[in-house]
Amino acid sequence: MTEDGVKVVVRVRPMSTGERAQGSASAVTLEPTAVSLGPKTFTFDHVVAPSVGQQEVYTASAAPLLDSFFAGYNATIFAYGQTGSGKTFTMGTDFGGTEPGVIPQVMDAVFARAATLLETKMTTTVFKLSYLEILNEEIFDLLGPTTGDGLRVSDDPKKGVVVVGLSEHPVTSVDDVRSLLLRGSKQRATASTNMNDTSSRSHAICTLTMHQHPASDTEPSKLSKFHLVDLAGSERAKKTLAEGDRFKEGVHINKALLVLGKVITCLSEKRKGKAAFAPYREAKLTRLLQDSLGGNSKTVMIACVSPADVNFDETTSTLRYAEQARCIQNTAVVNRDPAESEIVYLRHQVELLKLQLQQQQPMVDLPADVQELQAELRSTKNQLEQLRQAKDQWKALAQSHVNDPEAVSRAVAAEMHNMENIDGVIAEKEVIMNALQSKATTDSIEVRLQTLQAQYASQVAACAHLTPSRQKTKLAVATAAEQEVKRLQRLHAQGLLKITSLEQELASLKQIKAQLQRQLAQEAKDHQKDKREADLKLLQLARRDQKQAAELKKLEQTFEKQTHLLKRKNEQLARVQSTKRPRPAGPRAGPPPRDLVHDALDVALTIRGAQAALQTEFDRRKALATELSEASGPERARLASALDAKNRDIRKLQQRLELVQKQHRGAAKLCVGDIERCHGVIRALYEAAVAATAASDERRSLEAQLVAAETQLVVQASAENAAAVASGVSASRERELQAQVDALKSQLAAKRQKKKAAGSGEVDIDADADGWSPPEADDDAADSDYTDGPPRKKAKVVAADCCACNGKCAKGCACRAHGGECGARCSCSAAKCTNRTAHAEIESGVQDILDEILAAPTVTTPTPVAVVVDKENAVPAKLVMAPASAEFAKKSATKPSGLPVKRRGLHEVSANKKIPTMRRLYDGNTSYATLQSRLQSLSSPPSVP
Ligand SMILES: Nc1ncnc2c1ncn2[C@@H]1O[C@H](COP(=O)(O)OP(=O)(O)OP(=O)(O)O)[C@@H](O)[C@H]1O
Repeated sequence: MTEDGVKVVVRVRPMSTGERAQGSASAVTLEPTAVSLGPKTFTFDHVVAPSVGQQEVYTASAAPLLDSFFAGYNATIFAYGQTGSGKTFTMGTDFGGTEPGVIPQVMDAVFARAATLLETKMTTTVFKLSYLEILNEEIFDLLGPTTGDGLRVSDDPKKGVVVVGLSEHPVTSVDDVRSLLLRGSKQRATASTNMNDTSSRSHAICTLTMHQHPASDTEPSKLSKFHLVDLAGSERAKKTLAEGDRFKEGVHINKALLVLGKVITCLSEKRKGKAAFAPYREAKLTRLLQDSLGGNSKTVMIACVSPADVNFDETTSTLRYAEQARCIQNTAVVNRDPAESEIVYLRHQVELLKLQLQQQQPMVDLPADVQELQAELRSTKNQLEQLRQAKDQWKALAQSHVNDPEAVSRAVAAEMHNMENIDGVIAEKEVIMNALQSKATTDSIEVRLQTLQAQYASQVAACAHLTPSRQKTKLAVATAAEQEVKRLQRLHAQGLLKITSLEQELASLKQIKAQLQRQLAQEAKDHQKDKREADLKLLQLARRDQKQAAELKKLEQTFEKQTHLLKRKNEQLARVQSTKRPRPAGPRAGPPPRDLVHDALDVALTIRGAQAALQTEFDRRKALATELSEASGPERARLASALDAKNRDIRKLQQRLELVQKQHRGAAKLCVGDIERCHGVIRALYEAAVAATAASDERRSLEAQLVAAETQLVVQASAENAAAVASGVSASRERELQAQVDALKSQLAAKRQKKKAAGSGEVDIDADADGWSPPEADDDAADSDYTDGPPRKKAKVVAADCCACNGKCAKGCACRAHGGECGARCSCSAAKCTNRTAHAEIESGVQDILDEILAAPTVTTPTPVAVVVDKENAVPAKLVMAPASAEFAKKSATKPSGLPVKRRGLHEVSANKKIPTMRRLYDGNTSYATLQSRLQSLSSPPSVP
C-alpha cells in the first residue's frame, strides 16, 4: 500500500487563431513548476509551455504511471480545462497522426513492455479494453451496440464501482487498440461551438485492464487498470453561443465539472485536516472517478489552459482547482487477481502433498502388506499428480476463456471439488496405515521368525543323532536357515523402521491438523470476541447517540428559551428607544450600517462597471487587431503600438479587478456585529432597494420617451429631408420647417421645466457623482434608532399623476379622470398616449410637416437618419444622416410617397423597420450619470441639411 498525492501537470497551449485575431496578449508567465496569472502564482509538479510537443507531455505525465501499472497498481490520467483548451488534443486518439497524444503513446509503451516481460521473465499478460462516454448524465458504451439506453453504475463489494453491462474487448496488440478506439471516437458526441470547432460534448473514459501471470508458480498474478480520461470542457453559454441541445449538453457538462470541483475541494480540505464529505454520488463522472480521486489509484491530472487574456477568468479557475487537486491523497494497493490467489493456495497444497509423498518412498523390499501400503501411497501420489494436471488445465482454460466467465467458474468449481477429495485421501491413508501397523506388529514377520527359530532349534537337536555325513548336510541346511532367519530379522528391522517413519509422518500430519483446528478455533474465538466488542461499541455509540440527542434537545429548548428572551428584550429595548428620541450621538463600533451598505454596493457596482469596461476593451482591441491585419507602413506601426498599449491596459485592469474581487466578497461582511447593527443593515438595504426601483422606473420611462421621440423625429427628419431634396421646396420653406422643429423643441423643454418646478416627486438619483445615492427613508420613526452621521435629505413625495393604462390613455385613464396629464411615472406609452401635451403637440407638428411634404409635387427617396435626443426635453438634439439601405431604397421606390401610410401610428413606423439604422443612446451598461452627460454633450443644434 502506498500513499500518494495526485500529480498535476499544466499544459499551456499556443494562442489560437481566433485569439490572435482578437489581438489577445498572453496573460500567463511560466516557470518549470509554476504559473503566474495576474497577482497570483500557482505551483504544480510540472508546467508544459506552448512550444513543447506531445512527446514531452507524455514523458512528464503518463510515463511515470507505467511502472505503477506493471507493479499491479491502478493508474489514472485525466485532462481537465475549459472548452477549447486542448484536452482532446493532449489525450489524442489519433494513432496514425503526426502528433500522437497521451493515449496512443501509453498503448505503445504498454504493449512494448509486455513483450519484454514475456521474453525476459516468461510473464504472460492478458489485456482487455473498454471505452465509455458520459453524455447528459447518461453512460454509453462506445464499443457496444450503438442503440440502447444508458448503462447503470453499481457498487461491487470486491471490485468497487462497476458499470453494469459495459463491454470489455480482448486486445493483443496496439493495432487492436487503435481500431477499437477509432471506432469508439467516431461514436463519441462532438459538435461545433463558437469556442471550438470539434468540441467534445461528453466525458470519455478509456480503460485498459491487464492480467499478469508470472511463469513461476510462487509469484502471484496481478490485475491492474489504466484509466485514460478526456473530460468535456467547462463552458460559458455567452462565449460558446450554445443553443438548444448544445446548451443542454453544456449545462450537464458544467454540472458534472462543478461536482468534480467540489470533490477536489473537499478532498484537499480533508488533507488539511478539515472534516469534509466528498459528494462523489452527485454526478456519474465523480462516481466513476471515485477510485482515482482519493482512492486506490495512482493519478495524474493534466490541466489544460489557454494563455490568452480573454480567458483570464477560466484559466484562473482551472489553475485554482488544479492546485487544490495536488493536495488529494490517494491510497493505492497492488491488486492481486482473486482467481489467481486461489490457484496459488492450491498450488501450495499440492507442493505440500508432493513432499509428503516423496518422504514416503520405500527404501527396502518390504513384505507384501508393506508393499500394499506402498501401492496405496503411489495411488495417492497419482491422484495428486492428476490434481496438479487439472490445475494446469484450469490455468490454461482460464487464459483461453478470459471472456467466458461461466466456463471459468465451472473450472474453478471442479478444481474445488478435487481439492475436497484430498481430505478424503488423507483419511483413507490414515486408515491403511493403522491397519498396516497392527498387522505388521501382530502377525507375519515375528510369527514367521519364531517359527523359523523353532524349526532351527529342532533341526539342531535332530542333527545330534545323525551320522557325520548326514550331520554335514543338515548343518549346511541349518546354516542356510540361520542366514534366512538373519535376513528376515533384517527385513523385520527395516519394516519396523519404515513403520516408525510412517508413524512419525502420520503424527506430523495429525499435528498440523490439530494446529489448524486450534488456529481455526482461535480465529473463531477472536471473531466472537471482535463481534462482541463491535456489538459493545455499537451499543455504546447508540447510547452516546441517545445521550447526544437528549443533550441536543435540551440545548434546542434552551436556545428556544433564549431566543424568546432575546426577542422580549429586543422588544423592550425598542420600546425604550422609541421613547427617547432623538438618541444622543455617542461613539459607535464601526461605521454606520447605511455607510456599510453604501460602500458594499459601491464596490459591487464598481466591479460590474470594471467588468463591462474590460469587455469593451476586449472589443476595442479586437477592432484594433482587425485594423492592424489590414494596415501597412507607418500606420501599421502606429496600430501595433496602440495594440500593445491596449494589452497593457487590459492586463492592469484584469489584475486590479482580480484584487478588488478578492478583497471584497460581496455582502459577506455586512451582517457582522450585534443584532441591532444587522437590523440597521437590513433597513439600509431596504432603502437602497426602494431607491434603485424608483430609479429604474424613472429610467424605463425615460427610455420609452426617448424611443418615442427618436421615432417621431426620424419620421420628421425623413420627411424634411425628402422635402428638401424635392425641387418643389424652397429654401424659405426649409427654414420654416426648421423653425417649427425648434418651436416644438422649446415647447417640450418648457413643459418639462414646468413639471419639474411643480415638484413631480421623482426621486433624485443623480445626487451622487458615482451614480448611486440612496434616498433617505421618509419615515422618521423608522430611522429613530440611528442618529449618527449628518442629517440627510428627505425624499420627495411620489407623483400623484400616475395612470396604469396600457398604450393609449383612453377614458378610464386615472390622470385624465383627475384632470391631470400623463407623465414619466405613468405606464402608458409615451408615443401613443394622447393625454400628454408634448405628444399632442409633436403629433400635430409632425402631422403638419407631413402634410406639407405630401403636398409637394414630387418626393424622392428619403435618407434614413439616426436621431440623438435630448433626454431632459424629450426633443431631438441632433440628427445624423445615415446611408439608405438597399431594402429601404427599393421599398421607397415602389411607393412614390416614400413614406409609410400617412396616418399610421408612429410606433408602427419603427416596428415595420422602415428605418434601417437606429442608434440607441441607452443600454443596460450605461450608468445614469454617463447617460446624462452624454445626452448633455450631444444636445447641440440639429444638423439636418
Ligand atoms: N498544444 C497544442 N498545440 C497545437 N494546437 C492545439 C494544442 N492544444 C489544442 N490545440 C488546438 O486547439 C483546438 C481545440 O483543442 P481541443 O479540441 O483539444 O480542445 P478541448 O479542450 O478538447 O475542447 P472541448 O472541451 O470543447 O472538447 C484544436 O483545434 C486543437 O488542434
